[in-house]
Amino acid sequence: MANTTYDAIIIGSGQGGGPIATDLAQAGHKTALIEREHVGGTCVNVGCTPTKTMIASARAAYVVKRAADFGVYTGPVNVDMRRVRQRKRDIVTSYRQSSEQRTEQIQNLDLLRGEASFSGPKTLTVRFTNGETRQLTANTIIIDTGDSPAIPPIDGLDTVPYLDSTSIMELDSVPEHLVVVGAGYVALEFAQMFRRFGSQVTILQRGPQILSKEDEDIASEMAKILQEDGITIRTGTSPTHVQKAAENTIHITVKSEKGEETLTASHLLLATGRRPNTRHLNLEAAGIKTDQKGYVQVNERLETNVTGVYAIGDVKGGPAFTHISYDDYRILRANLLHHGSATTRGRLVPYTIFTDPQLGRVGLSEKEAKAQNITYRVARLPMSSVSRALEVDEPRGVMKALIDPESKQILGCAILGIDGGEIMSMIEIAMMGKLPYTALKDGVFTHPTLAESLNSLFTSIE
Ligand SMILES: Cc1cc2nc3c(=O)[nH]c(=O)nc-3n(C[C@H](O)[C@H](O)[C@H](O)COP(=O)(O)OP(=O)(O)OC[C@H]3O[C@@H](n4cnc5c(N)ncnc54)[C@H](O)[C@@H]3O)c2cc1C
Ligand SMILES: NC(=O)c1ccc[n+]([C@@H]2O[C@H](COP(=O)([O-])OP(=O)(O)OC[C@H]3O[C@@H](n4cnc5c(N)ncnc54)[C@H](O)[C@@H]3O)[C@@H](O)[C@H]2O)c1
Repeated sequence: MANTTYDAIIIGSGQGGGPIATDLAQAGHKTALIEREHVGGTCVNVGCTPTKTMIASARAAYVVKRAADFGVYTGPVNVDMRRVRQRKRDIVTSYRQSSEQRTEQIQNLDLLRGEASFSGPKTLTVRFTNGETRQLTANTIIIDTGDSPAIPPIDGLDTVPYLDSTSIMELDSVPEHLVVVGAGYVALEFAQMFRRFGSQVTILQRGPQILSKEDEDIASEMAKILQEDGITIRTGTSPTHVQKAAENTIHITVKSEKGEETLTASHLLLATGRRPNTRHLNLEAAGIKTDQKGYVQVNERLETNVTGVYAIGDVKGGPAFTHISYDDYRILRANLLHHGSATTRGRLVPYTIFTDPQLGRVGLSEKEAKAQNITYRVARLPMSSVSRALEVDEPRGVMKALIDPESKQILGCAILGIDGGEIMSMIEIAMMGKLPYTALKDGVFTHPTLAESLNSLFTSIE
């Protein structure tokens, strides 16, 4: 088998892998980037880009249906899933191609289309898409292989045509009744999207609340919004058995404290989390340690237990967000190319759930503050008190922020409201600058923007 020696090899062209491969190559290192499927990884191909593109179509349907609320009258609203899907495919293809073209033009960088697995601590075997194999060696190896949908152990699952977050975006018609298992990010974004396209939607959540990691008041406000949109939410409910019934019909037996019953669905979406793409990597051959779930273990410098081997993004256990994988890239760039000592320590992990309204979150939740015995005060403002939200008739949701009473700094926030991700980011900037909340309480912001609501949010503490 041919053997090629590189200075650095990156496995996976995700949100961190592509940029670090580019920077290493541009700094003169002979670099290989190995990708078994599409350049750009999950975010571009089956994650953020396609979902947010389809959410935009769903929002268009919602706004048109609500036109009469604004005194505007239209005819019947029809959703053409083939057109929705084509718009999604076009945007994904254009992002993917520009990423591919950029990568192919970089000097010192070989983009190898195949699947990598370790054959020793610093040696990889690549199986190319045409079946050929090649051995590669490098002193620096970076694992950025991401994760994939996890399939829960439900009896009968192998006999029904279930969907995951990738295959649901390829549907060419609107499901009649979509049953969604799980109530996290993927579940809520798709549940609302398909409700707006016209499906009947039922969410099954085994725990007592949707968004189990969030504060109970925020999760129940989100549940209220989704229920207003016509989505059925069944908490404390788990599917135990599924069975194909007539054509396009799936029987789902569920268990709750009320006992067992059978639901009839046309489509079943499994949105129960993800599992790391480490199964094909043969990490044992390199002695690289993983945790019990198979995620690669790293320290705060993103180093594995094998010197010179790093892991970034979702495959190291996340947090599973594009901007975190990208920040992992910044850490490796600083340490590998600029003699830095960057770490993950103390970094803020913001995120936004792109339901409508969005939930933007950063820093401590009230649940976490209580668990860690941290003293805090709460600022709270219903979106129905925000002029801008009322004027555009989007007054659903609530803003909540936690304050340190000593330093007056902001500890965290949950903004469930129109453009919640953007308002959360404004608060995040204040946290980055260690501003006291009073700077936002008394800051002069344009009227009537959403930003000016920060005056009222932080006044509510006093
Ligand atoms: C439906 C959905 C919506 C999402 N929406 C958002 C969002 O709005 N905002 C957000 O921040 N995050 C979102 N995420 C999460 C985000 O997509 C991921 O956190 C991010 O893409 C992780 O990037 P990564 O660098 O870890 O690797 P990935 O982007 O997962 O890339 C890994 C790459 O490695 C390749 N690979 C795997 N194994 C091998 C191998 N053995 N050899 C060669 N190549 C291999 C894969 O083909 C893949 O291309 C979403 C995820 C999903 C599923
Ligand atoms: N907007 C965003 O940033 C965005 C959007 C989508 C996905 N993501 C990322 O992708 C990751 C995966 O999303 P997700 O929604 O699949 O995972 P998640 O961890 O957010 O939610 C998983 C859900 O499945 C339930 N569940 C788990 N196992 C189950 C089982 N065996 N039976 C029944 N229910 C079960 C959990 O209670 C939970 O409600 C997220 O952690 C997030 O980081 C981010």
